[in-house]
Order: sequence, then C-alpha cells, then structure tokens
Amino acid sequence: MKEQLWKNILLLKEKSPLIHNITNYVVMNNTANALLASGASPVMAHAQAEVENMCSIAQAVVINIGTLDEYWVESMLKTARVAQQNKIPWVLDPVGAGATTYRNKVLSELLALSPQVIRGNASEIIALATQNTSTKGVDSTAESNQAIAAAKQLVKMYACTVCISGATDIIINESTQIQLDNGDPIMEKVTGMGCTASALTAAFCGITSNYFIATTTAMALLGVAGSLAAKKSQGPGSFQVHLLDVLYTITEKEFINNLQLTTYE
Ligand SMILES: Nc1ncnc2c1ncn2[C@@H]1O[C@H](COP(=O)(O)OP(=O)(O)OP(=O)(O)O)[C@@H](O)[C@H]1O
Ligand SMILES: Cc1ncsc1CCO
Ligand SMILES: [Mg+2]
Repeated sequence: MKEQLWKNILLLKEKSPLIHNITNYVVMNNTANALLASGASPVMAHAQAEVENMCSIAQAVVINIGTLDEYWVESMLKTARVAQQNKIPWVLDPVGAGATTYRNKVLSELLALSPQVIRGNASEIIALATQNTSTKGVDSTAESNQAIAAAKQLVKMYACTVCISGATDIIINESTQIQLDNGDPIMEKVTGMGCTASALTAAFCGITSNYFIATTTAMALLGVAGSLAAKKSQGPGSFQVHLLDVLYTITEKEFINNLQLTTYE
C-alpha cells in the first residue's frame, strides 16, 4: 500500500494534471502553491462565462464553498454539471457545513451532482449526513472517529469516497476504511489546511481512477509533509513556508518511514 501511494506521488509530478479550483478567497494562494509544489497544475476560475470551458479541459475539479455567495454558487453548479456529464472527477469541500441554512441548501444541490469524493472535518461530515448539528464555523468541534457513522451514511447515499480530516484522517468507501495518524497540531493554527487536503485529493483523482486510493495518497502526503515541516518551524508562519518546501522535496524514504497508516477491511 505505502509503495502504491508513493508511485502516485511520482505520477503526479510526471503527469502534472490541470486542476480546476473553485475555492475560497482565504486560501486561494496557499492552495495553488501547494498544488504546484506537489507537481499539479492549478487554475482558479469562477466566472460563470468560463467555468464550463475550464472544467471540460481539466483532469479533476475541486469545489470548496468556503466563501460562497449567490454568483459563485451558480458557477459551482455549472461546473459540477459539466464534470458529471464529462466524467471528470470532482471533489466537494463542504466548508462550514451545518453553520448556516444557506450553506446546507447549497450543499444539498451540489451533492445531487455526484462528487466522487467528499473531504471535510468531523463537524462538516456529521452536518452533511444528519442536517442537524451545532458547529462553530469552519473549525471542527468533533473528533474524526465521532463522524464515522455519518461518513458511512454519505458513502451509501452518494456512492462516493468520504474523508474525515483532523488529528486522525479517516478515508471510507463501501468496503474499506483507512486511518492515517500523521500531521501536527500546528496545522490547526494555519488556515486552509483542509482546503489544501481537498485540492491535493483532486490532484490525485486527476492521475488515477481509483478515487479511494487517490484520496488516501493526498491525505498521506499532506500529513507526512506536515509533520516533517513542523519539525523545522517556529510557529504557523514559518510552517507554511516549510510545508511548501517539503511537498516539493519529499523523498521516498521520508514518506514511507514516517507514514502511519492502518487499513480496516
Ligand atoms: N491536531 C492535529 N494533529 C495532527 N494533524 C492535524 C491536526 N489537525 C489537523 N491536522 C492535519 O491537517 C489536515 C487538515 O485538517 P483539518 O481537519 O483541520 O481541516 P479543516 O478543518 O477542513 O481546515 P480548513 O477549513 O482550515 O481548511 C489533516 O488532514 C491533518 O493532516
Ligand atoms: C477561515 C475561512 N472562512 C471561510 S473559508 C475559510 C478558510 C478555511 O476553511
Ligand atoms: Mg475545512
């Protein structure tokens, strides 16, 4: 398994897939840089007049509702429709699910357009599955393992892969559950680490049609790179810089030796 994930990391650098991102104002720059450092080719585009064209030339798409508004939501729906029609994999990041009725309404419209992967923190995954939860905003108030039942429900309802991120990352499909114990607590002090996780997930969906393994590769890469970057950092500021460097320079040995992965069939 670990070797298969490493092969995907090399393949991403070799193929450099175009990843169409509709994401939030907060994280656009970090996300594009993380994709570039990992080997993918990002484009951020949300104009209604061009999203359908852009989506149709991409190898994968990520739709992140972090700073949604009525105009952007129309762009997201147009994009997801084209992705669905053209069988281009798309990843949903349900930022702040459960926080407002508007977010919940938009998310139900997006879910109807069949994302291949949903990646959110525990609160977001619980909110998506139950439509009834209290949450703080964009940060989770629950642990990953508290969202497993909700994630399994989403897998069934939408026939997709679900990733619950946090101190532990859990990736779930119909048959398998993978748990990753990597990363570092400093990652909670930098905005958009989850958004980066979703963008990297789309990147790996652009190089393999096994979206469960693609998601696992993305979460493993970000987690291991995060733990290595944290060792070199004094705080959240320098962490961001070191993370990009590690995504760019990480070696097979560093990846394999540090990866904490458990599979449950
Ligand atoms: N306490 C922690 N310990 C170790 N790693 C962590 C911790 N919290 C987050 N991470 C790492 O950060 C990644 C992103 O996780 P998180 O669940 O915080 O995203 P998020 O809440 O969606 O963030 P955002 O909305 O700011 O993008 C995880 O996949 C994990 O690698
Ligand atoms: C802080 C914040 N607010 C809306 S999106 C976002 C980035 C992390 O999800
Ligand atoms: Mg998030």
